[in-house]
Amino acid sequence: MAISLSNLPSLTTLRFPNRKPLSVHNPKTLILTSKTKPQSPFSITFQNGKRKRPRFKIRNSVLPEPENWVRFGQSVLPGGSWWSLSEDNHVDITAAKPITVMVALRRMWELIAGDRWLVFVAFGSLVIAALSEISIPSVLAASIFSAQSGETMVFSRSSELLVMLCFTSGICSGLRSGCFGIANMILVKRLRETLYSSILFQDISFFDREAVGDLTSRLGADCQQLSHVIGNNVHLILRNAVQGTGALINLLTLSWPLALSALVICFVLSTIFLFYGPYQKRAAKLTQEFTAGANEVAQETLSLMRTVQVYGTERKELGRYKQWLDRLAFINIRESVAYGLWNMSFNTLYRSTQVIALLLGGMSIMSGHVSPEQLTKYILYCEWLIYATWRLTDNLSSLLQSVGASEKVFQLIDLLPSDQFLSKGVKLQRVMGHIQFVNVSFHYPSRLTVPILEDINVSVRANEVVAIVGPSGSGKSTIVNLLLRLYEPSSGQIFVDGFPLRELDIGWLREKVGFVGQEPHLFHMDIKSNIRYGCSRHIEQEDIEWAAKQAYAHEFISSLPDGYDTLVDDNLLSGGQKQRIAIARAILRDPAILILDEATSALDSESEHYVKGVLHAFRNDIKGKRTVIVIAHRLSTIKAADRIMVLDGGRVIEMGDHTELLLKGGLYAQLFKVQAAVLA
Ligand SMILES: Nc1ncnc2c1ncn2[C@@H]1O[C@H](COP(=O)(O)OP(=O)(O)OP(=O)(O)O)[C@@H](O)[C@H]1O
Repeated sequence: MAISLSNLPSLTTLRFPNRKPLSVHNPKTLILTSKTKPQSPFSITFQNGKRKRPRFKIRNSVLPEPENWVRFGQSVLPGGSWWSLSEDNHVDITAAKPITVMVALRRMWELIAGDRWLVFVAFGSLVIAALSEISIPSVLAASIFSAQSGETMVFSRSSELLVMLCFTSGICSGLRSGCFGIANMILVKRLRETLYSSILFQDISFFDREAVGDLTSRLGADCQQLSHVIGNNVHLILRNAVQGTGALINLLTLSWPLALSALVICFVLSTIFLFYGPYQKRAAKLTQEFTAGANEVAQETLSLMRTVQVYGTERKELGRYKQWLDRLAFINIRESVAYGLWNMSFNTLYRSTQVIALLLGGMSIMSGHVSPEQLTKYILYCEWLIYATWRLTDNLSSLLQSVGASEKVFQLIDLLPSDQFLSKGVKLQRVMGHIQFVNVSFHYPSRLTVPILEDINVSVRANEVVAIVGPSGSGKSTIVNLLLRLYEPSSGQIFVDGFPLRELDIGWLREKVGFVGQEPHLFHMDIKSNIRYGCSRHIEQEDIEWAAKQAYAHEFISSLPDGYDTLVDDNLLSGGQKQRIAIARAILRDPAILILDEATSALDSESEHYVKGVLHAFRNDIKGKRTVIVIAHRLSTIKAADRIMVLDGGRVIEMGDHTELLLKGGLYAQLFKVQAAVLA
């Protein structure tokens, strides 16, 4: 949004609180974009050095100042700068591959595959209803003129035909709308299903690139926009095409010179549409992008509401959201004005047809070439033809908008699923839990030039408890990400029980792994479903309670009003409680490899003691021995680990048990000393 400051004297500088002064060259009017929007109070320094509070009003209007009307008038002429959709709108709308209307329609046709009969029934009814409707004016005029001339037989036959046409068009219209409506619903449902499944089966790096708000916008608003294609656009285009053709044939049989005059007007209307259509398509794409941008900001802000309130950034967030709304308004205003102009052209042309018909028709009647009945029919069919042309172009423009919105949706649908989900890997009889990293180096796909892990050579024996420690950002979680195969190493290989990780069936392997992440999130479902989440075997209530007891979560869950049936979401429980539920979830899977990523960081020292107990139990459970990898900042938690791996700058710099590493006096010893001093 641009705001204008009017009637400024010869000012030189504007000063804003907490901002750099802004020099101004135009002393009369200043247009500030939203980025430089002043917040009251601010002052102006005049050329003579005096400072003053401004006496001018801050306008928040899209209309120009009266003195700028001439310039504004020039800019709104065809091809003028006002119509440009690119001002301050730095969005790459060419990212999605453009697709043609035919391609979009073919893709949608494929999506409603099994239910095409509905569309055929709808088309059949459409044609019958349209033909019935287009026959009505002719029969209507015949009835009126037969009544006037006293031809009773013709009148009664015409009236019967009229009644029949009314019923046929009524019934078929109902059938047409119902079938198109259902086909529409099926299309949107399949579109959303297909899009959602395509998104869900992407690599994790895809989610590093794409914003959540953007993706939900594709699933919501864009799919809804596409829903208009079959239910409205195609259906109305066909209906109006049939009616328009019927009207034209009738006009040509009545009088071809009169029909020709109507055709010229239709041609002019279509030519205007040639300019208006693509403009609207581009505007629709920008609207789609900006809506997604606004969604993204709102989603981010609302999900981080605690941070926003604590840091008092509500106004800043509102400003961020408003920037997108301003951009949307910028486009929508132009779109609405263009639509108004388009409507104005139609109405003017439509009225001129009536005038032309009356002039030409009147002269033809006077010269005896045309009867009054023919002229009446002509005027009625002319109206049909022009209206059909207008609605046809209107629906075509709406179809173009929908096709514009479909580009990004189909681009996402066309993404191939990640290799992990495509290839059927090896399933071993049993996972022993022997893990090897051989010469593994890694950088994240989004930061190709920043090496995160370099030349990692580590071997974790089956049933061993290995702790990973190191300064923040040293790559501890990244090692776990690679082991879970969320990312592939840039070079080197990872082996599980001697098999390359790449060759194992990843779904099967992940079933054998229990993972508790740094910030465990709970789903908006009851506690027992949260604990059971992702467990493929049959689970009884006792199993859930057993797992919760092992994770020291049973007590607090039982104290909740509905116990295990309590509906939770991310905000209801403390960080420690959420982690204990996540640990219970991991334990319930009976994993061969258990990975705890800073699982104790959010727990109080009492719970930490319990978790150490869990780790201890895992180590000593002879029947159910498993490999445990723990990342912990509290070194006290991992003192008892079999081995401790110390990472620094993406390299393993030390390896050994607690005592060995203390004796070595390296980074681990330093970290331990610092922590001991802090806790003392
Ligand atoms: N998805 C990602 N895309 C790009 N870079 C990432 C991504 N995740 C982590 N990084 C970067 O990789 C480096 C290592 O991160 P990692 O989370 O593995 O460190 P860490 O040792 O676990 O840190 P902490 O102890 O703070 O959790 C950091 O510089 C981080 O910025």
